[in-house]
Amino acid sequence: MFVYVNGQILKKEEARISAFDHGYMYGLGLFETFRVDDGHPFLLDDHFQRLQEGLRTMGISWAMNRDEIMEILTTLLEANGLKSAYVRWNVSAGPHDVGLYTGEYEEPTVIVYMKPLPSFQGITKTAKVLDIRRNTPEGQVRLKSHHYLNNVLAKRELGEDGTVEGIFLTESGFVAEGVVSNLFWVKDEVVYTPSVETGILNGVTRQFVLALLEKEGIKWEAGFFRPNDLSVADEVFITNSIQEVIPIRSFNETNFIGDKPITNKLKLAFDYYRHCLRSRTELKGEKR
Ligand SMILES: C=C(O[C@@H]1C=C(C(=O)O)C=C[C@H]1N)C(=O)O
Ligand SMILES: Cc1ncc(COP(=O)(O)O)c(C=O)c1O
Repeated sequence: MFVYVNGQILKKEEARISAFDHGYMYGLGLFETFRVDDGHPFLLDDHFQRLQEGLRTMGISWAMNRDEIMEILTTLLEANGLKSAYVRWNVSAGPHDVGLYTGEYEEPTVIVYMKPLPSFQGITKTAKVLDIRRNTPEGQVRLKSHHYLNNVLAKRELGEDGTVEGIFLTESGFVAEGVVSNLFWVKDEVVYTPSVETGILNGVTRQFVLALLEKEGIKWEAGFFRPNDLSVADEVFITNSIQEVIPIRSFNETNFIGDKPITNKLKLAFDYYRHCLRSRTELKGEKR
């Protein structure tokens, strides 16, 4: 497997970063995980917009245009003999002296990881509420940062089984998000999802789903909800950039055995758009 590190394509065994990288020393790093299907990186502009906003919060200067990004992706796909891939694009603060630094980081470390993209065709999962609670974001909003211990502890609580997703509650007992996903459910043809004010990551897929619902004229509501609201749902699904829309067949003790018209409609929309869209705003101009 090959990785991109600051302008070079290297065998994974040869990839190195500085021991003084503040991404390592102080957690000052961000990443985006997205899929490439037959060479097309889905919602690339949305991912890089979120990345740029987060980098500004962290005081890390980094800019790359779409052509440069595409060139790296194309070269790395070719090096790895892949047409479709699971991509992790990582930008960290880069090396600096020991001690907290308040200036702008000007020499970030950029690493692009790639691995084969699994198929999620026909996959459903179960979901259960975790004992561990969602921590609060470190700043104003939750960043997709190197600060992932809360998720790792949640994953350890769940164990290896990849067919079950753990659902975090906030300290006050409101439904928040999955270990690596956002959460949605449907009741009486209205789609519900926890508000970003619960402290969740505002997933690129979550935002795309909300844009699709708008386009289809399906009502949705984001807010503060309790686990019991999910127990009476007609459909439940989780989302992330790799797995996209995954139907949930049971939540705690409740099985969802009925039809899943809205989940299915969304899955079909992903099948349709995954090879073409660069951003959710492009959706507005699209005809289906
Ligand atoms: C935590 C990561 O990113 C999330 C993980 C997945 C996945 O493994 O399915 C999908 C989307 C990401 N938001 C990661 O390590 O890549
Ligand atoms: C905690 C958490 N919530 C939500 C998501 C989904 O985000 P996205 O749709 O941007 O992949 C992820 C993916 O990493 C995550 O880790």
